[in-house]
Amino acid sequence: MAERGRFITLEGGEGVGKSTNLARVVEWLEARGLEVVQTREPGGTPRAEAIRTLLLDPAGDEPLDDDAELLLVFAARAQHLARVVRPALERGAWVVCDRFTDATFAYQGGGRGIPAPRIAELERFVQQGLEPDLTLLLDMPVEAAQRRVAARGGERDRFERERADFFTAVRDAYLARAAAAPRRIAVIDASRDLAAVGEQIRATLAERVAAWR
Ligand SMILES: Nc1ncnc2c1ncn2[C@@H]1O[C@H](COP(=O)(O)OP(=O)(O)OP(=O)(O)O)[C@@H](O)[C@H]1O
Ligand SMILES: Cc1cn([C@H]2C[C@H](O)[C@@H](COP(=O)(O)O)O2)c(=O)[nH]c1=O
Repeated sequence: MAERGRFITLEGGEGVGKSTNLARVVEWLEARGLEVVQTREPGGTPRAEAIRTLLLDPAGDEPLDDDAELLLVFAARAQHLARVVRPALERGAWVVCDRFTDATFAYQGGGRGIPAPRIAELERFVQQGLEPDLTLLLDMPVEAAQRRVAARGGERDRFERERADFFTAVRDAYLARAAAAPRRIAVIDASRDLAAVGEQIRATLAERVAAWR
């Protein structure tokens, strides 16, 4: 039987550079001969992507209830885990995912104010003990990240339209999780230029991957 693959996630607020750096993480792993599955949450399968559309769509005059939002996030996650993440890990592939459950604790927990024990209950039910082997938390001040989002352009989704204090609460929740799980969550200073951020990510990967072998 193949050795189980590793599960790496990228986390952080809006515009911190997750998508930009995810591609580099994938390249780094593939250059070492690993099979890598690149995916994202919410999403990663057609049905989970349909839930993503529902979550991100700013249109409509019916506000989305916070508990409904939380359950949709976990419904998409259950589908993604069953169809993509678990099968990949079981065949020995490495999974690199743009956001996972730390985002739920940060956005629905920190941002919306849903109590962490309620989120943890769903986490246990849906994940059955599965958690990332390594999480790269890209961290930078909210105002600077917002400037990057503005410079990137395009229409803002339902989350990107939130106010600055929402994103401050999201950032604080992410940092609290990193402080509570320093062996799993590596904080990357995302405020620096791309080369410096890339270098810190590469060094972190090299150190962690060596420790797993
Ligand atoms: N270190 C950096 N320095 C300057 N600009 C950057 C840096 N990293 C990313 N960017 C730019 O900032 C913008 C946001 O980056 P990116 O889309 O990768 O962030 P993200 O975290 O995936 O955002 P979102 O959460 O909104 O999807 C992009 O235009 C990207 O080119
Ligand atoms: C996994 C997850 C995501 N979200 C939010 C966070 C973002 O605003 C969007 C996803 O879009 P992006 O392109 O990755 O920025 O969804 C959330 O609120 N809760 C979650 O668990």
